[in-house]
Amino acid sequence: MKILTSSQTGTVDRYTIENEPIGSIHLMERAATQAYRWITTHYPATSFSIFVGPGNNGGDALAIARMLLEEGRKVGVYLYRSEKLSHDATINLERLKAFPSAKITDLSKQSLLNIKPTGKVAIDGLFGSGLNRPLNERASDIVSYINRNFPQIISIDVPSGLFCEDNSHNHRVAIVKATYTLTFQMPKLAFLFPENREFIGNWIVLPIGLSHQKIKSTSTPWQITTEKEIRSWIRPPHLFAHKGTMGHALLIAGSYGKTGAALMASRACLKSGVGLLTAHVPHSAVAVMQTALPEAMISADRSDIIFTEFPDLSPYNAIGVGPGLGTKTNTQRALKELLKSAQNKKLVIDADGLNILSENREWLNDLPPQTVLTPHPREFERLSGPYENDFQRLNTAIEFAQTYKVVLVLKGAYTAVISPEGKVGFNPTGNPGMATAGSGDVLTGIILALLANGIEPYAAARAGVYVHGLAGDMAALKGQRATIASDIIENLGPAFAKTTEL
Ligand SMILES: NC(=O)C1=CN([C@@H]2O[C@H](COP(=O)(O)OP(=O)(O)OC[C@H]3O[C@@H](n4cnc5c(N)ncnc54)[C@H](OP(=O)(O)O)[C@@H]3O)[C@@H](O)[C@H]2O)[C@@H](O)CC1
Ligand SMILES: [K+]
Repeated sequence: MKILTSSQTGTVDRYTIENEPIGSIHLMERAATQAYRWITTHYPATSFSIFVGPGNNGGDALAIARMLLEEGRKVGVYLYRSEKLSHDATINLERLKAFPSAKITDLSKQSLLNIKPTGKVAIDGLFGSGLNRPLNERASDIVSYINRNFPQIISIDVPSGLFCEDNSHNHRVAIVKATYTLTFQMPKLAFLFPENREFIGNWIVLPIGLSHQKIKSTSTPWQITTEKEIRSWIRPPHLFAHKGTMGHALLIAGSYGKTGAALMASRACLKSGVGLLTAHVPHSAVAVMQTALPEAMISADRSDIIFTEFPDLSPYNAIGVGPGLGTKTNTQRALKELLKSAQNKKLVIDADGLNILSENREWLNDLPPQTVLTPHPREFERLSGPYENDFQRLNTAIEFAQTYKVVLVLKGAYTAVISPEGKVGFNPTGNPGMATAGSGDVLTGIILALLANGIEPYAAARAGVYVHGLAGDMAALKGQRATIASDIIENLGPAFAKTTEL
C-alpha cells in the first residue's frame, strides 16, 4: 500500500473530482459517511462534542454532525473561525443549520471556560491534511481543551495540529491526542513514527474511492508491505525442490555465554525454508549446537570462546554474521577478512556485527553491494550518529542506504526496510511483545534463509520482517508479555503458510 504526501493526496483528490467525475461536495459526503458509519458502529449510543475547523476537515466534521443528528444522537458543534469557512464546509454548515436540534457554538465568541462539552467523546475536525503552519495560540488552546476534557477523542483524517510528514518544527503541545484516527484512503507518513504514537492512537484507513489509477501512477518512495507482495516474492517450494535448490546458508554467531543467539538464529533459519545450514560457532559450543539442533551442520572455530576465523565460503549462497559474536579484537579482525572474502555473496549483518562496524565506520565502504544490515534504533545511532526525531532518522537512514548501497532494516514499530535506491517499505506486522531477548537473532535467521533461497535482498528483508512480525503476532495470541523468541520461531511455520502457501 502506497503512502503519499499531503500535496500528492491533494492532486489525487482533484484528479478524482475531475475524472470520476464527482463533485468535491459529494466526495466530502462520501468521506463523512465512511467516518459516520465507523463511529456509529463503535460508539452505538454515545453523544459527541464535534470540533470544526475552517477547512474541508471541518466540512467533514459538519457532515458527520448532521448524520449523527439525523440518527437522533445528541451532538454539540463547536466552530473555530466561523467567518472563514471553506466552500464545502459552508455548504455543510447550512445543511446542519436546517436541523432545529443543531446546537452550534461559535468558539470565536466564547471563552473556553464557558464551554459546556456534550458527552464524553470528542470528534476532532479542526485541521487535517491542509495544515500549513504550527497552530496559533487560540487554536492551541482549543486543542489543549479537547485533550484535557475528553477521555476519548476521534480524529478525522489526522489528529489536528499534526503535519502529515515532517513535525521537526512543530509545537508538540499543540496536537490533539486521539484515541482513534480515522484516516481517508491511505495512512500518512507521520503515523508510522513511534514518537507520534501518543497523538494518533489507533489508526484506521477508510477507503473513499480516490482514483486507483492516479494513485498507481503517482510515484512515492514509501510503501507499507502487503501480503500480496510477500506472495510474489516467496513461492511455495515446487514439487521437485530438494535441499540443493533451497540454498546453503552459513551463519557465523555466538561466543562463550551467548550460544543461545547462534541457536535461535540457526533454528529460525532452518524453519524458514533454507536447504542446508552450517553454523560456525566457537569450539566449545559444538556439542550444545549438535545436541540442540541436529538439523544444522557445524563448523567449529579454533577458538573455544569467540569467532576468529571462517571456513571456505564457496559452498554458501548466503552468509549471516553477528548474533552473540562479541566485539573482541580477534573477532573484529575476522569480520574484516570476511567482508573482503564475501564480496560476491549475499550477506546479512546484525547485532555485534553492526557494533563492530560502528567502531570501524570506514569498513562500511567495503561491504558487498546490497548487504542487509538490521540495526535497532540504538545500533543505528551508533552507526550513523545522533538524530533529533524520527523523521530525521528516516531521512538519515535513506541517505545511509544510498551512500553505502546497502539494504537497511531499521527495527522498531513499523520497521522500515530501505533499499540502496532509497525506497522504503514499512512493515505492518508485529507487536510490543516482540521486544524480547533473541527476537533480533530470529529475524537474522529468517532473512538469511530467504537470501539463501535466492530472493533479492530488498525483498528478502521486507518479507523476512513481515513474516517475523506475523509469527510474533501469532505467538502473542497466547499473551504478549510472555512471548519469548522461541515462541516466534515456533510460529514461523503457520506464518509462512499464511503468507505463501494457503
Ligand atoms: N484528501 C481527500 O481526498 C479528501 C479530503 N477531505 C478532507 O479535507 C481535509 C483537507 O482539507 P483542507 O485542504 O481544506 O485543509 P484543512 O486541513 O481542513 O485545513 C485548512 C484550513 O486550515 C487553515 N489553517 C492551516 N493551518 C492553520 C493553522 N496553523 N492555524 C489556523 N488555520 C490554519 C487554512 O487556512 P489558511 O492557510 O488559508 O489561513 C485552511 O482554512 C482532509 O484532511 C480531509 O479531512 C475530504 O473531505 C474529502 C476527500
Ligand atoms: K482532524
